Amino acid sequence: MHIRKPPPPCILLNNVSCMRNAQTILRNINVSVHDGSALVLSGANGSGKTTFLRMLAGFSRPSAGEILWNGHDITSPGVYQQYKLQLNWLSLKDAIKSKFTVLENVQWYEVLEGKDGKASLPALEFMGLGRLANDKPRMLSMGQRKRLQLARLLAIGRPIWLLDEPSVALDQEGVQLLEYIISKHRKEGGIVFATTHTPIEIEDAMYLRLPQRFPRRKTLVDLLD
Ligand SMILES: Nc1ncnc2c1ncn2[C@@H]1O[C@H](COP(=O)(O)OP(=O)(O)OP(=O)(O)O)[C@@H](O)[C@H]1O
Repeated sequence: MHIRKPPPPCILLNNVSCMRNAQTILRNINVSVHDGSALVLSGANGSGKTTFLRMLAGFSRPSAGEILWNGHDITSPGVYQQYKLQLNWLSLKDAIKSKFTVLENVQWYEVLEGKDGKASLPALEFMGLGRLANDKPRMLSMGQRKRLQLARLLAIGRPIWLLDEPSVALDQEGVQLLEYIISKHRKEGGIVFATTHTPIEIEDAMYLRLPQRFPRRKTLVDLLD
């Protein structure tokens, strides 16, 4: 009888540690993520959530262990050239260009992707920014800027989303839209890594809470208790 092997995880972190500035920020992380999965990272300020995403993006190298994408080490140059084309990174720095209109700020990325730019307006409309498409981004509120970043995710359409605090500044409807697009992306086989301090509803997600790095000192909050 032929027994089918389960597929290897798309992304595997094998005993990964990461140092920054001569300090170990992440220690012995083991995670395996298959197509269609989500991993939600939580933890105190400074616990290493952004560092985790930076490592997945290839901006920081593991100081020990390995990160495998479909079985290949992402730090090997030939692999990284392919791997980075799978990634869509949403960070707190929104990379919105003030000289471009709202629409151009999405289209620019879509065209860089080799696409015709036609997905940008529908993506903005979906995120509730259609009527602001021809305005300059200085007209946008913080939450609207975050919606613009999410419209980029939709228009570019890469499979692995690295989302650093995607719900920050979003109103309730914005969070629902975020949850919806994450769910849709996963149904299409995409992978989502998201850091958060606030609950986001992601069905069947894996959760990883990073430990506090230093013994916690008393803060004003403790003194008020
Ligand atoms: N550019 C840097 N160089 C060296 N160390 C850094 C750098 N940026 C951050 N760190 C350190 O790395 C540690 C983890 O930071 P990181 O930004 O990953 O935490 P985080 O969990 O995302 O925090 P937050 O919840 O505040 O966003 C912190 O102790 C921080 O001081």
